[in-house]
Amino acid sequence: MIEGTPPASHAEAQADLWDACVERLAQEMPEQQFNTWIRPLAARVIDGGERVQVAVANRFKMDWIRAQYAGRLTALLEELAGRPVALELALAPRESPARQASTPRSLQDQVLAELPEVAAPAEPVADGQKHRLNTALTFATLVEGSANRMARAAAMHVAGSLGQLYNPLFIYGGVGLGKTHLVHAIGNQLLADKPHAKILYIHAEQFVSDVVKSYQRKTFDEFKARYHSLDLLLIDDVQFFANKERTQEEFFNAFEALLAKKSHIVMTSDTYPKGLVDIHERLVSRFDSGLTVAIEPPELEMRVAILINKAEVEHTTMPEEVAFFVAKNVRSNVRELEGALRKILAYSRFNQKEISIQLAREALRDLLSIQNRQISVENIQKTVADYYKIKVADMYSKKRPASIARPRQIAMFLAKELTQKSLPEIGELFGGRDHTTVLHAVRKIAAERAQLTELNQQLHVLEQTLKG
Ligand SMILES: Nc1ncnc2c1ncn2[C@@H]1O[C@H](COP(=O)(O)OP(=O)(O)OP(=O)(O)O)[C@@H](O)[C@H]1O
Repeated sequence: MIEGTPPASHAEAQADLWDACVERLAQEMPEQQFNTWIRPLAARVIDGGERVQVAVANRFKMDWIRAQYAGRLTALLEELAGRPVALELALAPRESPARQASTPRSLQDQVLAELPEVAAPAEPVADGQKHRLNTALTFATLVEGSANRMARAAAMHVAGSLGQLYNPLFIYGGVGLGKTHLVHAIGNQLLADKPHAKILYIHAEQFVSDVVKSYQRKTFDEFKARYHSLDLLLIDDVQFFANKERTQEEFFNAFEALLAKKSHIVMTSDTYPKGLVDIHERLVSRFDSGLTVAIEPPELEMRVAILINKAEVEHTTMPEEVAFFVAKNVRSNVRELEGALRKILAYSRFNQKEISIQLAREALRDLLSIQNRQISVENIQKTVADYYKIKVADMYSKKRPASIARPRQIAMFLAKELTQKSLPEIGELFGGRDHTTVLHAVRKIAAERAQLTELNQQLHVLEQTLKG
Protein backbone atom coordinates (compact mmCIF):
# COMPACT_ATOMS: atom_id res chain seq x y z
CA MET A 1 0.00 0.00 0.00
CA ILE A 2 2.77 2.37 -0.88
CA GLU A 3 2.58 5.34 -3.24
CA GLY A 4 4.72 5.10 -6.34
CA THR A 5 6.89 2.05 -6.99
CA PRO A 6 9.78 2.08 -4.59
CA PRO A 7 12.07 -0.98 -4.53
CA ALA A 8 10.46 -3.93 -2.77
CA SER A 9 12.80 -3.87 0.21
CA HIS A 10 12.11 -0.17 0.76
CA ALA A 11 8.36 -0.73 0.47
CA GLU A 12 8.54 -3.59 2.90
CA ALA A 13 10.50 -1.53 5.36
CA GLN A 14 7.84 1.16 5.22
CA ALA A 15 4.95 -1.24 5.64
CA ASP A 16 6.89 -2.79 8.51
CA LEU A 17 6.92 0.55 10.27
CA TRP A 18 3.14 0.52 10.66
CA ASP A 19 3.06 -3.19 11.50
CA ALA A 20 5.73 -2.73 14.15
CA CYS A 21 3.83 0.20 15.62
CA VAL A 22 0.61 -1.80 15.76
CA GLU A 23 2.42 -4.71 17.36
CA ARG A 24 3.77 -2.46 20.09
CA LEU A 25 0.34 -1.04 20.76
CA ALA A 26 -1.09 -4.53 20.97
CA GLN A 27 1.25 -5.19 23.85
CA GLU A 28 0.39 -1.94 25.60
CA MET A 29 -3.37 -1.84 25.29
CA PRO A 30 -6.18 -3.95 26.72
CA GLU A 31 -7.10 -6.50 24.08
CA GLN A 32 -10.68 -5.40 23.59
CA GLN A 33 -9.71 -1.77 23.14
CA PHE A 34 -6.99 -2.73 20.72
CA ASN A 35 -9.38 -4.89 18.68
CA THR A 36 -12.01 -2.17 18.60
CA TRP A 37 -9.89 0.83 17.77
CA ILE A 38 -6.49 -0.07 16.39
CA ARG A 39 -6.74 -3.42 14.63
CA PRO A 40 -9.28 -2.27 11.99
CA LEU A 41 -7.13 0.67 10.90
CA ALA A 42 -5.70 0.60 7.39
CA ALA A 43 -2.55 2.62 6.92
CA ARG A 44 -0.12 3.54 4.23
CA VAL A 45 3.33 4.90 4.72
CA ILE A 46 4.31 7.54 2.18
CA ASP A 47 6.93 10.16 1.38
CA GLY A 48 9.71 7.77 2.27
CA GLY A 49 8.25 7.20 5.71
CA GLU A 50 7.70 10.86 6.60
CA ARG A 51 3.94 10.52 6.57
CA VAL A 52 1.60 7.79 7.68
CA GLN A 53 -1.94 8.06 6.40
CA VAL A 54 -4.50 6.14 8.38
CA ALA A 55 -7.98 5.50 7.05
CA VAL A 56 -10.71 5.48 9.68
CA ALA A 57 -14.20 4.15 9.08
CA ASN A 58 -16.29 7.06 10.34
CA ARG A 59 -16.13 10.46 11.98
CA PHE A 60 -16.93 9.24 15.42
CA LYS A 61 -14.03 6.80 15.32
CA MET A 62 -11.79 9.44 13.84
CA ASP A 63 -12.48 11.91 16.66
CA TRP A 64 -11.99 9.21 19.23
CA ILE A 65 -8.74 7.97 17.76
CA ARG A 66 -7.47 11.51 17.41
CA ALA A 67 -8.28 12.29 21.02
CA GLN A 68 -7.18 9.02 22.59
CA TYR A 69 -4.51 7.39 20.48
CA ALA A 70 -3.00 9.80 17.95
CA GLY A 71 -0.35 11.05 20.36
CA ARG A 72 0.81 7.57 21.27
CA LEU A 73 0.72 6.39 17.65
CA THR A 74 2.88 9.32 16.54
CA ALA A 75 5.34 8.83 19.38
CA LEU A 76 5.71 5.13 18.59
CA LEU A 77 6.08 5.74 14.85
CA GLU A 78 8.75 8.36 15.48
CA GLU A 79 10.55 6.14 17.94
CA LEU A 80 10.55 3.23 15.49
CA ALA A 81 11.48 5.36 12.48
CA GLY A 82 14.04 7.43 14.36
CA ARG A 83 12.80 10.68 12.85
CA PRO A 84 9.68 12.88 12.66
CA VAL A 85 6.61 11.20 11.28
CA ALA A 86 3.38 13.04 10.50
CA LEU A 87 0.33 10.96 11.32
CA GLU A 88 -2.68 11.87 9.18
CA LEU A 89 -6.14 10.56 9.95
CA ALA A 90 -8.67 10.52 7.13
CA LEU A 91 -12.10 9.08 6.54
CA ALA A 92 -12.07 5.88 4.51
CA PRO A 93 -14.06 6.35 1.29
CA ARG A 94 -17.56 4.97 1.57
CA GLU A 95 -19.56 3.00 -0.92
CA SER A 96 -22.81 4.90 -1.42
CA PRO A 97 -25.52 2.27 -1.37
CA ALA A 98 -28.30 2.96 -3.86
CA ARG A 99 -31.36 3.35 -1.73
CA GLN A 100 -34.78 2.67 -3.11
CA ALA A 101 -36.56 5.60 -1.61
CA SER A 102 -39.80 4.93 -3.45
CA THR A 103 -40.34 1.48 -1.94
CA PRO A 104 -42.02 1.59 1.47
CA ARG A 105 -39.70 0.06 4.02
CA SER A 106 -40.51 -2.07 7.02
CA LEU A 107 -39.55 -0.68 10.40
CA GLN A 108 -36.72 -3.19 10.58
CA ASP A 109 -35.38 -2.17 7.16
CA GLN A 110 -35.74 1.43 8.16
CA VAL A 111 -33.73 0.94 11.32
CA LEU A 112 -31.10 -1.24 9.68
CA ALA A 113 -30.69 1.36 6.96
CA GLU A 114 -29.73 3.76 9.71
CA LEU A 115 -26.68 1.74 10.66
CA PRO A 116 -23.58 3.71 9.83
CA GLU A 117 -22.05 2.10 6.72
CA VAL A 118 -19.33 0.75 8.92
CA ALA A 119 -20.87 -0.14 12.22
CA ALA A 120 -19.77 2.14 14.99
CA PRO A 121 -17.83 0.47 17.79
CA ALA A 122 -19.78 -1.74 20.15
CA GLU A 123 -18.04 -0.25 23.14
CA PRO A 124 -18.31 1.88 25.21
CA VAL A 125 -22.07 2.04 25.68
CA ALA A 126 -23.63 5.05 27.38
CA ASP A 127 -24.58 4.04 30.85
CA GLY A 128 -24.65 7.26 32.77
CA GLN A 129 -21.24 6.69 34.30
CA LYS A 130 -19.11 6.79 31.24
CA HIS A 131 -19.57 10.37 30.25
CA ARG A 132 -17.07 10.03 27.41
CA LEU A 133 -15.62 13.45 28.05
CA ASN A 134 -12.13 14.20 26.87
CA THR A 135 -10.72 15.84 29.97
CA ALA A 136 -8.12 17.80 27.99
CA LEU A 137 -10.80 19.87 26.26
CA THR A 138 -11.64 22.54 28.82
CA PHE A 139 -12.48 26.23 28.84
CA ALA A 140 -8.96 26.88 30.10
CA THR A 141 -7.40 25.41 26.97
CA LEU A 142 -9.87 27.07 24.61
CA VAL A 143 -8.45 30.35 23.36
CA GLU A 144 -11.00 33.12 23.16
CA GLY A 145 -11.35 35.50 20.23
CA SER A 146 -14.08 37.34 18.42
CA ALA A 147 -14.70 34.22 16.32
CA ASN A 148 -15.92 32.19 19.29
CA ARG A 149 -16.68 34.82 21.95
CA MET A 150 -20.42 34.48 21.91
CA ALA A 151 -20.44 30.70 21.67
CA ARG A 152 -17.93 30.48 24.51
CA ALA A 153 -19.90 32.86 26.72
CA ALA A 154 -23.11 30.93 26.12
CA ALA A 155 -21.33 27.64 26.81
CA MET A 156 -19.92 28.94 30.10
CA HIS A 157 -23.34 30.18 31.07
CA VAL A 158 -24.85 26.76 30.43
CA ALA A 159 -22.14 25.01 32.44
CA GLY A 160 -22.76 27.44 35.32
CA SER A 161 -26.55 27.34 35.44
CA LEU A 162 -27.75 24.13 33.93
CA GLY A 163 -31.31 23.83 32.66
CA GLN A 164 -32.00 27.54 32.77
CA LEU A 165 -31.26 29.90 29.90
CA TYR A 166 -30.17 28.83 26.41
CA ASN A 167 -31.76 25.42 26.34
CA PRO A 168 -31.08 23.86 23.92
CA LEU A 169 -27.81 25.46 22.97
CA PHE A 170 -27.08 24.94 19.29
CA ILE A 171 -23.51 25.64 18.17
CA TYR A 172 -22.65 25.60 14.49
CA GLY A 173 -19.63 26.30 12.33
CA GLY A 174 -17.21 24.85 9.79
CA VAL A 175 -14.83 21.95 10.35
CA GLY A 176 -12.09 22.14 12.94
CA LEU A 177 -13.24 25.40 14.53
CA GLY A 178 -13.65 24.14 18.07
CA LYS A 179 -17.26 23.00 18.35
CA THR A 180 -16.34 19.64 19.83
CA HIS A 181 -13.85 21.32 22.15
CA LEU A 182 -16.53 23.68 23.40
CA VAL A 183 -19.08 20.99 24.21
CA HIS A 184 -16.48 18.92 26.07
CA ALA A 185 -15.55 22.08 27.98
CA ILE A 186 -19.16 22.44 29.15
CA GLY A 187 -19.19 18.83 30.32
CA ASN A 188 -15.83 19.05 32.06
CA GLN A 189 -16.80 22.25 33.83
CA LEU A 190 -20.04 20.76 35.09
CA LEU A 191 -18.26 17.61 36.17
CA ALA A 192 -15.77 19.67 38.16
CA ASP A 193 -18.59 21.61 39.87
CA LYS A 194 -20.99 18.69 40.29
CA PRO A 195 -19.15 15.37 40.16
CA HIS A 196 -22.40 13.40 40.38
CA ALA A 197 -24.13 15.09 37.47
CA LYS A 198 -25.20 12.67 34.77
CA ILE A 199 -23.44 13.84 31.67
CA LEU A 200 -23.02 12.23 28.30
CA TYR A 201 -21.02 13.36 25.32
CA ILE A 202 -21.95 11.50 22.18
CA HIS A 203 -21.34 11.87 18.49
CA ALA A 204 -24.56 11.79 16.43
CA GLU A 205 -23.33 8.70 14.56
CA GLN A 206 -22.93 6.86 17.82
CA PHE A 207 -26.46 7.87 18.82
CA VAL A 208 -27.69 6.36 15.55
CA SER A 209 -25.79 3.21 16.35
CA ASP A 210 -27.30 3.08 19.86
CA VAL A 211 -30.80 3.37 18.39
CA VAL A 212 -30.09 0.51 16.01
CA LYS A 213 -28.66 -1.69 18.73
CA SER A 214 -31.60 -1.03 21.05
CA TYR A 215 -33.91 -1.97 18.26
CA GLN A 216 -32.05 -5.16 17.42
CA ARG A 217 -31.78 -6.22 21.05
CA LYS A 218 -35.27 -4.97 21.92
CA THR A 219 -33.84 -2.86 24.71
CA PHE A 220 -35.62 0.41 24.06
CA ASP A 221 -36.62 0.71 27.70
CA GLU A 222 -32.99 0.68 28.74
CA PHE A 223 -32.15 3.08 25.96
CA LYS A 224 -34.82 5.50 27.16
CA ALA A 225 -33.86 5.11 30.80
CA ARG A 226 -30.27 5.88 29.86
CA TYR A 227 -30.83 8.94 27.75
CA HIS A 228 -33.89 10.37 29.45
CA SER A 229 -32.23 10.40 32.86
CA LEU A 230 -29.31 12.63 31.90
CA ASP A 231 -28.69 16.07 33.37
CA LEU A 232 -26.67 17.15 30.36
CA LEU A 233 -26.63 15.69 26.89
CA LEU A 234 -23.86 16.91 24.60
CA ILE A 235 -24.42 15.75 21.07
CA ASP A 236 -21.98 16.44 18.26
CA ASP A 237 -22.65 16.85 14.54
CA VAL A 238 -26.44 16.47 14.47
CA GLN A 239 -26.39 16.89 10.68
CA PHE A 240 -25.68 13.14 10.72
CA PHE A 241 -29.33 12.56 11.62
CA ALA A 242 -30.27 13.39 8.02
CA ASN A 243 -32.57 10.71 6.57
CA LYS A 244 -32.42 8.64 9.75
CA GLU A 245 -36.15 8.57 10.45
CA ARG A 246 -36.19 6.30 13.44
CA THR A 247 -33.22 8.02 15.03
CA GLN A 248 -34.87 11.39 14.60
CA GLU A 249 -37.96 10.08 16.33
CA GLU A 250 -35.97 8.70 19.26
CA PHE A 251 -33.97 11.88 19.49
CA PHE A 252 -37.16 13.90 19.47
CA ASN A 253 -38.48 11.80 22.38
CA ALA A 254 -35.25 12.17 24.33
CA PHE A 255 -35.23 15.88 23.59
CA GLU A 256 -38.75 16.41 24.89
CA ALA A 257 -38.14 14.29 27.99
CA LEU A 258 -34.92 16.10 28.86
CA LEU A 259 -36.35 19.55 28.36
CA ALA A 260 -39.43 18.70 30.42
CA LYS A 261 -37.23 17.86 33.40
CA LYS A 262 -35.02 20.90 32.83
CA SER A 263 -32.00 18.92 31.78
CA HIS A 264 -29.77 20.66 29.30
CA ILE A 265 -29.08 19.76 25.70
CA VAL A 266 -26.16 21.12 23.73
CA MET A 267 -25.82 20.31 20.05
CA THR A 268 -23.30 21.04 17.36
CA SER A 269 -23.68 21.01 13.61
CA ASP A 270 -21.91 22.17 10.49
CA THR A 271 -24.83 24.47 9.68
CA TYR A 272 -27.54 26.50 11.42
CA PRO A 273 -30.80 24.64 12.15
CA LYS A 274 -32.73 25.83 9.10
CA GLY A 275 -29.78 24.91 6.89
CA LEU A 276 -30.04 21.25 7.94
CA VAL A 277 -31.10 18.94 5.16
CA ASP A 278 -33.42 15.92 5.50
CA ILE A 279 -34.23 16.49 9.13
CA HIS A 280 -37.87 16.80 10.20
CA GLU A 281 -39.21 20.29 10.54
CA ARG A 282 -40.51 19.63 14.06
CA LEU A 283 -36.98 18.70 15.13
CA VAL A 284 -35.40 21.64 13.33
CA SER A 285 -37.75 24.06 15.05
CA ARG A 286 -36.90 22.48 18.42
CA PHE A 287 -33.18 22.88 17.68
CA ASP A 288 -33.75 26.56 17.12
CA SER A 289 -35.91 27.12 20.17
CA GLY A 290 -33.14 27.98 22.66
CA LEU A 291 -30.01 29.80 21.59
CA THR A 292 -28.24 29.28 18.27
CA VAL A 293 -24.67 30.56 18.05
CA ALA A 294 -22.00 30.38 15.37
CA ILE A 295 -18.29 29.77 15.64
CA GLU A 296 -16.46 31.57 12.87
CA PRO A 297 -12.97 30.85 11.52
CA PRO A 298 -10.45 32.46 13.88
CA GLU A 299 -8.96 35.80 12.90
CA LEU A 300 -5.21 36.31 12.63
CA GLU A 301 -4.53 37.37 16.24
CA MET A 302 -6.57 34.49 17.57
CA ARG A 303 -4.66 32.03 15.39
CA VAL A 304 -1.41 33.47 16.75
CA ALA A 305 -2.64 33.12 20.34
CA ILE A 306 -3.74 29.53 19.71
CA LEU A 307 -0.31 28.62 18.32
CA ILE A 308 1.55 30.19 21.22
CA ASN A 309 -0.74 28.52 23.78
CA LYS A 310 -0.54 25.12 22.18
CA ALA A 311 3.24 25.35 21.96
CA GLU A 312 3.29 26.17 25.69
CA VAL A 313 1.24 23.09 26.44
CA GLU A 314 4.01 21.17 24.66
CA HIS A 315 6.56 22.96 26.90
CA THR A 316 7.98 24.90 23.96
CA THR A 317 8.16 28.61 23.30
CA MET A 318 7.05 29.73 19.90
CA PRO A 319 8.43 33.18 19.07
CA GLU A 320 5.68 35.61 18.16
CA GLU A 321 7.11 36.31 14.70
CA VAL A 322 7.05 32.59 13.89
CA ALA A 323 3.48 32.30 15.18
CA PHE A 324 2.50 35.21 12.91
CA PHE A 325 4.23 33.60 9.95
CA VAL A 326 2.38 30.30 10.50
CA ALA A 327 -0.95 31.98 11.27
CA LYS A 328 -0.77 34.03 8.09
CA ASN A 329 -0.20 30.93 6.04
CA VAL A 330 -2.58 28.50 7.73
CA ARG A 331 -5.93 30.17 7.71
CA SER A 332 -8.63 27.61 7.30
CA ASN A 333 -9.18 26.13 10.75
CA VAL A 334 -7.65 25.31 14.11
CA ARG A 335 -7.13 21.64 13.35
CA GLU A 336 -4.85 22.58 10.46
CA LEU A 337 -3.08 25.04 12.70
CA GLU A 338 -2.43 22.25 15.20
CA GLY A 339 -1.13 20.03 12.39
CA ALA A 340 1.28 22.75 11.32
CA LEU A 341 2.47 23.22 14.90
CA ARG A 342 3.05 19.47 15.31
CA LYS A 343 5.19 19.43 12.18
CA ILE A 344 7.26 22.39 13.33
CA LEU A 345 7.83 20.92 16.80
CA ALA A 346 8.83 17.54 15.40
CA TYR A 347 11.12 19.15 12.84
CA SER A 348 12.79 21.29 15.47
CA ARG A 349 13.20 18.37 17.88
CA PHE A 350 14.70 15.99 15.37
CA ASN A 351 17.02 18.50 13.77
CA GLN A 352 17.85 19.99 17.15
CA LYS A 353 17.30 23.47 15.79
CA GLU A 354 15.61 26.47 17.40
CA ILE A 355 12.16 27.39 16.15
CA SER A 356 12.52 30.20 13.60
CA ILE A 357 10.68 31.42 10.52
CA GLN A 358 13.21 29.60 8.34
CA LEU A 359 12.64 26.36 10.24
CA ALA A 360 8.85 26.79 9.99
CA ARG A 361 9.18 27.38 6.27
CA GLU A 362 11.14 24.13 5.88
CA ALA A 363 8.85 22.10 8.13
CA LEU A 364 5.75 23.30 6.30
CA ARG A 365 7.05 23.33 2.75
CA ASP A 366 4.43 20.83 1.47
CA LEU A 367 1.62 22.67 3.15
CA LEU A 368 2.80 26.06 1.91
CA SER A 369 2.96 24.88 -1.68
CA ILE A 370 -0.60 23.59 -1.39
CA GLN A 371 -1.70 26.94 0.04
CA ASN A 372 -0.26 28.66 -3.00
CA ARG A 373 -2.50 26.58 -5.18
CA GLN A 374 -5.59 27.48 -3.16
CA ILE A 375 -8.75 27.85 -5.17
CA SER A 376 -10.52 31.21 -5.12
CA VAL A 377 -14.15 32.00 -5.89
CA GLU A 378 -12.96 34.32 -8.69
CA ASN A 379 -11.03 31.44 -10.21
CA ILE A 380 -14.10 29.21 -10.02
CA GLN A 381 -16.30 31.86 -11.66
CA LYS A 382 -13.83 32.31 -14.51
CA THR A 383 -13.32 28.57 -15.08
CA VAL A 384 -17.05 27.82 -15.05
CA ALA A 385 -17.84 30.79 -17.31
CA ASP A 386 -15.19 29.61 -19.82
CA TYR A 387 -16.47 26.06 -19.71
CA TYR A 388 -20.11 27.00 -20.38
CA LYS A 389 -19.13 29.81 -22.73
CA ILE A 390 -20.79 32.65 -20.87
CA LYS A 391 -19.32 35.95 -19.71
CA VAL A 392 -17.68 36.14 -16.29
CA ALA A 393 -19.84 39.22 -15.66
CA ASP A 394 -22.91 36.97 -15.86
CA MET A 395 -21.78 35.38 -12.61
CA TYR A 396 -22.69 38.62 -10.83
CA SER A 397 -25.56 39.75 -13.07
CA LYS A 398 -29.25 39.41 -12.31
CA LYS A 399 -29.95 37.66 -15.61
CA ARG A 400 -32.16 34.64 -15.30
CA PRO A 401 -32.17 32.62 -18.53
CA ALA A 402 -31.28 29.00 -17.78
CA SER A 403 -28.20 29.16 -20.01
CA ILE A 404 -26.77 31.66 -17.52
CA ALA A 405 -28.51 30.81 -14.25
CA ARG A 406 -27.42 27.18 -14.33
CA PRO A 407 -23.67 27.76 -14.78
CA ARG A 408 -24.00 30.38 -12.04
CA GLN A 409 -25.54 27.78 -9.72
CA ILE A 410 -22.80 25.33 -10.64
CA ALA A 411 -20.18 27.93 -9.78
CA MET A 412 -21.88 28.56 -6.41
CA PHE A 413 -21.90 24.83 -5.72
CA LEU A 414 -18.19 24.56 -6.52
CA ALA A 415 -17.44 27.63 -4.42
CA LYS A 416 -19.05 25.95 -1.42
CA GLU A 417 -17.33 22.67 -2.13
CA LEU A 418 -13.82 23.89 -2.89
CA THR A 419 -13.34 26.97 -0.72
CA GLN A 420 -13.74 27.77 2.95
CA LYS A 421 -16.15 30.62 2.24
CA SER A 422 -19.47 30.77 4.07
CA LEU A 423 -22.80 30.94 2.24
CA PRO A 424 -23.20 34.72 2.85
CA GLU A 425 -19.63 35.34 1.65
CA ILE A 426 -20.27 33.37 -1.53
CA GLY A 427 -23.55 35.24 -2.09
CA GLU A 428 -21.66 38.51 -1.77
CA LEU A 429 -19.12 37.42 -4.40
CA PHE A 430 -21.95 36.52 -6.78
CA GLY A 431 -23.29 40.04 -7.11
CA GLY A 432 -24.59 40.47 -3.56
CA ARG A 433 -27.02 37.56 -3.56
CA ASP A 434 -28.71 36.31 -0.41
CA HIS A 435 -27.21 33.24 1.33
CA THR A 436 -30.50 31.36 0.81
CA THR A 437 -30.02 31.69 -2.96
CA VAL A 438 -26.59 30.09 -2.59
CA LEU A 439 -27.96 27.37 -0.34
CA HIS A 440 -30.69 26.62 -2.87
CA ALA A 441 -28.10 26.36 -5.68
CA VAL A 442 -25.80 24.13 -3.62
CA ARG A 443 -28.61 21.72 -2.72
CA LYS A 444 -30.07 21.68 -6.22
CA ILE A 445 -26.79 20.90 -7.95
CA ALA A 446 -25.83 18.33 -5.31
CA ALA A 447 -29.17 16.54 -5.77
CA GLU A 448 -29.01 16.65 -9.57
CA ARG A 449 -25.43 15.48 -9.59
CA ALA A 450 -26.50 12.26 -7.90
CA GLN A 451 -28.96 11.58 -10.72
CA LEU A 452 -27.57 13.10 -13.91
CA THR A 453 -24.47 11.38 -15.23
CA GLU A 454 -23.73 14.18 -17.67
CA LEU A 455 -23.76 16.84 -14.97
CA ASN A 456 -21.63 14.66 -12.75
CA GLN A 457 -19.03 14.36 -15.50
CA GLN A 458 -19.02 18.09 -16.16
CA LEU A 459 -18.53 18.78 -12.45
CA HIS A 460 -15.74 16.24 -12.35
CA VAL A 461 -13.91 17.98 -15.20
CA LEU A 462 -14.37 21.37 -13.56
CA GLU A 463 -13.11 20.08 -10.21
CA GLN A 464 -10.04 18.53 -11.78
CA THR A 465 -9.31 21.73 -13.73
CA LEU A 466 -9.63 23.85 -10.62
CA LYS A 467 -7.55 21.56 -8.43
CA GLY A 468 -4.81 21.62 -11.06
N1 LIG B 1 -10.23 28.46 20.26
C1 LIG B 1 -9.47 27.36 20.36
N2 LIG B 1 -8.47 27.30 21.25
C2 LIG B 1 -7.70 26.22 21.35
N3 LIG B 1 -7.87 25.09 20.62
C3 LIG B 1 -8.86 25.08 19.74
C4 LIG B 1 -9.72 26.21 19.56
N4 LIG B 1 -10.61 25.91 18.59
C5 LIG B 1 -10.33 24.67 18.20
N5 LIG B 1 -9.28 24.15 18.89
C6 LIG B 1 -8.67 22.84 18.70
O1 LIG B 1 -8.74 22.52 17.32
C7 LIG B 1 -9.02 21.15 17.12
C8 LIG B 1 -10.28 21.01 16.31
O2 LIG B 1 -11.38 21.45 17.09
P1 LIG B 1 -12.75 20.62 17.21
O3 LIG B 1 -12.49 19.16 17.04
O4 LIG B 1 -13.42 21.05 18.45
O5 LIG B 1 -13.47 21.19 15.91
P2 LIG B 1 -14.93 20.95 15.38
O6 LIG B 1 -15.47 22.29 15.12
O7 LIG B 1 -15.70 20.06 16.30
O8 LIG B 1 -14.65 20.22 14.01
P3 LIG B 1 -15.47 19.06 13.24
O9 LIG B 1 -16.67 19.71 12.68
O10 LIG B 1 -14.49 18.63 12.19
O11 LIG B 1 -15.77 17.99 14.23
C9 LIG B 1 -9.15 20.54 18.51
O12 LIG B 1 -7.92 19.93 18.84
C10 LIG B 1 -9.41 21.74 19.41
O13 LIG B 1 -8.91 21.51 20.70
